[in-house]
Amino acid sequence: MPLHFESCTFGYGRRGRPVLSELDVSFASGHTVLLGPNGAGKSTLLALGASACAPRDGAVRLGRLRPVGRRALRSYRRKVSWLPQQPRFLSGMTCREHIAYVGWLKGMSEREAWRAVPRAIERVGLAEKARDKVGTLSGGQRQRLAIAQALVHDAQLLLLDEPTVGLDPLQRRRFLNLLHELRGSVSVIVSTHDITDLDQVFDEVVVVESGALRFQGTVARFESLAEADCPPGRRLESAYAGLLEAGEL
Ligand SMILES: Nc1ncnc2c1ncn2[C@@H]1O[C@H](COP(=O)(O)OP(=O)(O)OP(=O)(O)O)[C@@H](O)[C@H]1O
Repeated sequence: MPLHFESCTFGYGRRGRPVLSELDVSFASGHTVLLGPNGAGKSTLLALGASACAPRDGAVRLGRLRPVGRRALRSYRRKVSWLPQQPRFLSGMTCREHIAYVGWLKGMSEREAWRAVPRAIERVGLAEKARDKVGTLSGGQRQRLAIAQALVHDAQLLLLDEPTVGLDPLQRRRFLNLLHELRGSVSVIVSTHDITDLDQVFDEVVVVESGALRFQGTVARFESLAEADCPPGRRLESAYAGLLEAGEL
């Protein structure tokens, strides 16, 4: 389901300087990777997309649905799942309780939520920790729990903010496989600084810088920005550096 930001202006606090100014960007259905330097506005964009905050001006739309008004907000949030950069947990709950709880918060019945737990937990390879307390998990295991929560209620759009931070190489690979598996059934927008093997998982690249759109296009078009003599394994990195360095001139 496409996510549209229409002339969105947003700043933190009432008088805070705008982080995004009249930003227009549409994320098509499919898998999109969101790139940009530190402080570019990626997390802010995802938080707006998740309806965790509202633009000062302009509109956010998921398909035709705007998250404005109680009913619309509720149905919007059922369709969108957001994994923030620093997810919070109730550490006294077990993993399975936590996932069921999040499903329930998202509007599932208690029964539905409990039924959805095994599949969500299995998908992130955390089954053996299902009955362990969240407080006993390692950082990477917590990250996987957060991804399981984002998957529990069968959202149509997942907004994942730096989901691979803290994952070991095997779990990172698993995560990319999971994204691959989700192709065709759910749209995904992933904000990341980790640009190796993007081409295997994503359809489109969006780059923001200082709250403005810097690039939008297919992974192949992004890769074509790389220096001509760049070795194949470094092309994405070269394209990214070239794009941002060009803006510094
Ligand atoms: N809660 C907040 N209060 C005030 N300013 C904030 C807040 N969160 C972010 N900002 C500011 O908004 C701007 C964009 O931040 P944001 O976190 O969206 O960037 P980002 O692209 O996700 O960065 P990073 O890659 O470092 O995570 C930055 O200038 C940041 O200082």
